[in-house]
Amino acid sequence: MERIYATYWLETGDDPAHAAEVIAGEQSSGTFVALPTETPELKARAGARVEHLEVLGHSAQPSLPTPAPAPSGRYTQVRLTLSWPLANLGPCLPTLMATVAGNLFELRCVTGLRLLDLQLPPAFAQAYPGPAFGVDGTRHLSGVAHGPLIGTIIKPSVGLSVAETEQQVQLLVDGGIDFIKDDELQADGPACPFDERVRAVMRVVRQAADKLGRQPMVAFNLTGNLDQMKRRHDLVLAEGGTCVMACLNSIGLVGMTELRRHAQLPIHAHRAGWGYLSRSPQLGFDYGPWQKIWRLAGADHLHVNGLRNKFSEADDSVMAAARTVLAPVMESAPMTAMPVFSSGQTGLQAQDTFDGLGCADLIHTAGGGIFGHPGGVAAGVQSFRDAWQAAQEGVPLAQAAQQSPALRQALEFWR
Ligand SMILES: O=C(O)[C@H](O)COP(=O)(O)O
Ligand SMILES: [Mg+2]
Repeated sequence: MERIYATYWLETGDDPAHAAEVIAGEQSSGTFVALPTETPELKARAGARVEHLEVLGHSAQPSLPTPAPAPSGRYTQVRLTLSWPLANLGPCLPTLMATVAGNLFELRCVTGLRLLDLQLPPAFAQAYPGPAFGVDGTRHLSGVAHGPLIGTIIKPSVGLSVAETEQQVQLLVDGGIDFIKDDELQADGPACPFDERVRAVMRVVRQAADKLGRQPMVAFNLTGNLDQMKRRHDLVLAEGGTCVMACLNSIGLVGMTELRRHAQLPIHAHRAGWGYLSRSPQLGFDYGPWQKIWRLAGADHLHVNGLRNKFSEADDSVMAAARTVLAPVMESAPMTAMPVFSSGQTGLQAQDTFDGLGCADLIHTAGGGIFGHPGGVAAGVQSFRDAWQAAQEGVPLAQAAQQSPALRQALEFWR
């Protein structure tokens, strides 16, 4: 029988084996009391199973607030793997969430719980299409055959009118940008309506494509309700656009799945809100299992933060996240997506990003890092590109800067 496997870091003030059984019971056939209808046969068929339990350590304090402190005053941390029969839920992502990441976080016997890994049976890859474009499709549509897509987020994120946005895009394409995205805060506000913005930006982008022989990719943030997203996607497509963007935590799994089924363009997936799912190490998700779910649902590009970012995440965690996006979802279905490095990026992180990932199948976006370059927008793009060229050729930045005034200025400015 096919099964779903989830591995957790668990902390409990209870006997860990008992806590594991309580979690397995609550997340499958059990409840707080034994029921005559939960027969041994039913439990064997539908119950979640404790596959592995390994004690990692102990502490005197609970990680999370608890109304029921351990009488022993001792909390145990374990690595726990549970499994469920696929037959409980079928290959359904929303119910998978309720199963592996549902009520268990708030169980009384749990004082810390984090989902570390998720292994799914092939039925999920048959039920969900995964990314339609991924790395190859994105390279094809953007005309960037090798190296990273040099990208940006239009800044200021909000507050620019349609005409002002259009001017910024003109500067970016004149500077030779590969990829532009709306900020997650910019979707369809009355100050910069989606439809008008798309029409204005695409006028500029189509002209640039005629000149360049390749069309810079623009990810328009179509986040909204289902019918709005579909209609906005169709407008981008009709205008000759090559990408749409959505905020995953805002649209939810159903929004993403339905968008993917409708879409004929790559879906750029922004992870705004990731902090509330992950920032406490004793609660929530690791990025590996989380991104897997969104790739199955159809994300082509996934944000992974950036090295030396403006957020709180450490560099090794950022790199581990990026690697998971390029790793197969499962052996029979790679569903490779493209990691998007973003947040406080300037070009000075190019070398370490390239070395850390071991390839350049990525989108690297700098918002403030391009719009804030002292030489202007085009110089911002140039310095970012030159930093990447140096990284790929193994030339130290300071040496590359001797040939590139824009990079020299960036090095002096961002140091
Ligand atoms: O949406 C994003 O990726 C962020 O707004 C990054 O912006 P920054 O490059 O200015 O930090
Ligand atoms: Mg942003």
